[in-house]
Amino acid sequence: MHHTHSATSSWEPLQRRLASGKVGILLSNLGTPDGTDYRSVRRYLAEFLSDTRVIELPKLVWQPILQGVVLLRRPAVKGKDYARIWNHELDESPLKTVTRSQAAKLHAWASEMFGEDRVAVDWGMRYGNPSIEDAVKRLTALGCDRLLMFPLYPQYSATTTATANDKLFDILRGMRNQPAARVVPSYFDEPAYIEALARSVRGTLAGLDEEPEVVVASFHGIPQRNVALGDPYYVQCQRTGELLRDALGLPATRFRISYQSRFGYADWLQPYTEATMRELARDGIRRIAVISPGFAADCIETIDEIGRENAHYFREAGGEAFTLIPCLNDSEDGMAVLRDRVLQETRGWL
Ligand SMILES: C=CC1=C(C)c2cc3[nH]c(cc4nc(cc5[nH]c(cc1n2)c(C)c5CCC(=O)O)C(CCC(=O)O)=C4C)c(C)c3C=C
Ligand SMILES: [Fe+2]
Ligand SMILES: [Fe+2]
Repeated sequence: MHHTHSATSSWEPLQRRLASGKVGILLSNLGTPDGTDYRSVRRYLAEFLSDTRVIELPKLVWQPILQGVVLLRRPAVKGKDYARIWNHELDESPLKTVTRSQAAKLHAWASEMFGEDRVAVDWGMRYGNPSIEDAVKRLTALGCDRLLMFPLYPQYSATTTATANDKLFDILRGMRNQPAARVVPSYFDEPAYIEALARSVRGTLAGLDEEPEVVVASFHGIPQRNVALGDPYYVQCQRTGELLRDALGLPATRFRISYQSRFGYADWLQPYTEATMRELARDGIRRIAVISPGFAADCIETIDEIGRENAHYFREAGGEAFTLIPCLNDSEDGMAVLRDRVLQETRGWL
């Protein structure tokens, strides 16, 4: 039999690949170093802090500072902190372990719910590994022609949510046959999220001998300037805090909102968590519990910065009992929040 060596006939196998309608769900979090050694942490910080969505200074001003003082000292200091929280069993940072498990559990549920052939789930980090790009490649290779990008940040910030979405669309820019794409919006006031947080607080407090006098909700800070320029992050954090306080039925005197992880010398969102710890203790508060509603997964900022550093500030100023409330992570309540978002945002697709 003779082959017709025309271009169109060799296209046939390609042309037969019609739209599948298979949906790929892509969970994305911030990212974390591959190891606790100087070079690994340096590589991670260099990528993260070179992102102009994160540090909004002209390159010519910021890069010399970053390549100089910041990347000279910080990788060693932070490497020690990462070593304290490291998952030695899997030799990786907890943020990876939790995100992988969230993806696996979501996959099990989605396959059951919609059918194995209709949906795939993967995960990718904005900085470092595994990358968003590899996740997109795997999902499209599986036949997904629709992508649901799910940045795991309950409160929107350009420094986190927008840069994750930028990365996705940069990757799509390089593809001839792009999947259709949707992005999960921030979910700072979603009832399922607020209820999950409230249950998590109640659950932790139920296991304590004495109830804390004050519950503190600590969010990751951003520069005040970003808010002045239009970032909705602050109002979304404040709203989450108020809704959580209402859900817990706590009076204003027993609930505080604060902002952690200040980086650099500019004014960041206030009150600072560190100052709040000292102030509460000085005011005679002896027992507190701290929750970090802005983190979908425990990481260096919650386990080490809140659970160790800020616990120390509280005790140093006279506090006695400090309770760290874990993030929602891959808990049943945490997964209920993710499932609720996926159900809502895949409407018309699944
Ligand atoms: C949850 C929301 C987050 C916002 C908003 C955010 C803004 C922001 N962060 C930095 C600088 C650093 N953040 C670091 C770690 C880190 N940050 C978030 C989340 C938000 N950041 C997470 C989940 C993590 C943990 C990563 C992990 O590996 O566990 C770090 C690295 C650690 C360190 O060196 O302190 C830096 C640096 C800025 C500048 C910023 C807004 C402008
Ligand atoms: Fe951060
Ligand atoms: Fe920090």
